[in-house]
Amino acid sequence: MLPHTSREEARGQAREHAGNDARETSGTSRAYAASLDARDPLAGFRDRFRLPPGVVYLDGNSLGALPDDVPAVVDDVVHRQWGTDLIRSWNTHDWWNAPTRVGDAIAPLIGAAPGQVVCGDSTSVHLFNALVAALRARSGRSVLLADPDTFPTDAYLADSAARLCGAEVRRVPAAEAAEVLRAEGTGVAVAAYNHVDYRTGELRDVAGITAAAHDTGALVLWDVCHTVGAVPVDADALDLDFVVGCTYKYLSGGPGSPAFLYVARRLQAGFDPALTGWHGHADPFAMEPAYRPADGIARARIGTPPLLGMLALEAALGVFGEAGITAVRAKSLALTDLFITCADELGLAVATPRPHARRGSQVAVRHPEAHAVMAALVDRGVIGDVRPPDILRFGFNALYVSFADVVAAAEALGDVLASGAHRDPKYTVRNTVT
Ligand SMILES: Cc1ncc(COP(=O)(O)O)c(C=O)c1O
Ligand SMILES: Nc1c(O)cccc1C(=O)C[C@H](N)C(=O)O
Repeated sequence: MLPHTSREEARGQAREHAGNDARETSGTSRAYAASLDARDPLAGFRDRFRLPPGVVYLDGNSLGALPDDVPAVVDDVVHRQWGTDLIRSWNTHDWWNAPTRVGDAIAPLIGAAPGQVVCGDSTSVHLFNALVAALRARSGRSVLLADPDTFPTDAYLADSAARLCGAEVRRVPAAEAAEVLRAEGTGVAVAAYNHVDYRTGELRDVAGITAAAHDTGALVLWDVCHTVGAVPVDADALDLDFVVGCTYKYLSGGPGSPAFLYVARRLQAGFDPALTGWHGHADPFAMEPAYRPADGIARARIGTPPLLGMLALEAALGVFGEAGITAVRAKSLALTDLFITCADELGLAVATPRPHARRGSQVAVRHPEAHAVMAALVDRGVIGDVRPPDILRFGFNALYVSFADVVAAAEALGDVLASGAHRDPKYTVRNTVT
């Protein structure tokens, strides 16, 4: 099919090709989407989020939509807990234990038993801390195996952690990591990979890479920013060592909401991170002159946590716990299947792998004028984003994206491309940061 055919033209071609009326069987009609929505067991969760009318929101993989439970909690935290109860809230509202309490609320979403997840700080900070802890835990080894396609902050921090610890970063694509780990023998200290490629949406083989690393005695660190809340992460079952993730994407914790770190229980006693802040001390209010680590996951705490964000996140998590990750994953795959079918009909180059086992919860489409196309789409109320050099990203949060949204987004994309609306000069000048 030609690259920029309109959606109706593309459908016509598909019908001719199939030799029948494919409108229903092609499964991309509005009626078909409505029938899927009518049968969707998660459909009721959409009302638990506040989305502006007329918007199809496909950027929840960057900033999740606002859960309905959050504003009242934030109001209470600001006016009562902070405004009235003041410093007493560290005790009366148990602010002090929020990092481990919220960590335990995140734990089931990554397949972790309680006592192994701490919340607070950013993904970047936890990544750095855990990478240094991993390199120190394998100090006889000198290689930090890293993902060449990783999100930039992971790459920058891997370089810095390696420099600090006298290690060398070796960048090996995820598809080759298991083989390289086996070939390297005992050289690798830690393998640090993203669960999903943030550009293409490719899902990595966590079990295979982790097993290969463990066979040689290396540790693993998985960045699950693009999967937590959308794809199951089996931290305990797969024997993962460290897991970091953010909470402002699929978990809808809010802009800048704190990240989390999982440290497997068996590694906690030896956890020796770069940043040994006073909240991770065994007895913080003894104000001792020297650092003495707390027991358990509390030693992964650093400094004063961002409580407004953390308590907003805590309120947001309820809805994810109720829905259950298995149902979320099933719907997410159905949504991305449908969008891929639509993109195929439009003749677009889909960069996201098609097998379910290799796909996260986003669909990436390549287009040479990606930025302008997305700007025109956003003006039509369909919000996704772009990543260089040519990727249009569409993220699907199963709790608030409907099948009707998928078809509406594809129709808008088809209209933009067929009309050439993206060539309007107002779209060709790049003036946004995200
Ligand atoms: C895979 C990945 N890691 C890390 C980050 C960001 O980390 P931070 O929240 O510290 O900016 C992102 C997104 O911003 C990401 O997609
Ligand atoms: N973390 C972000 C930010 O601080 C500003 C704007 C966007 C983001 C994102 O989350 C980007 C996202 N991680 C990505 O995959 O590109």
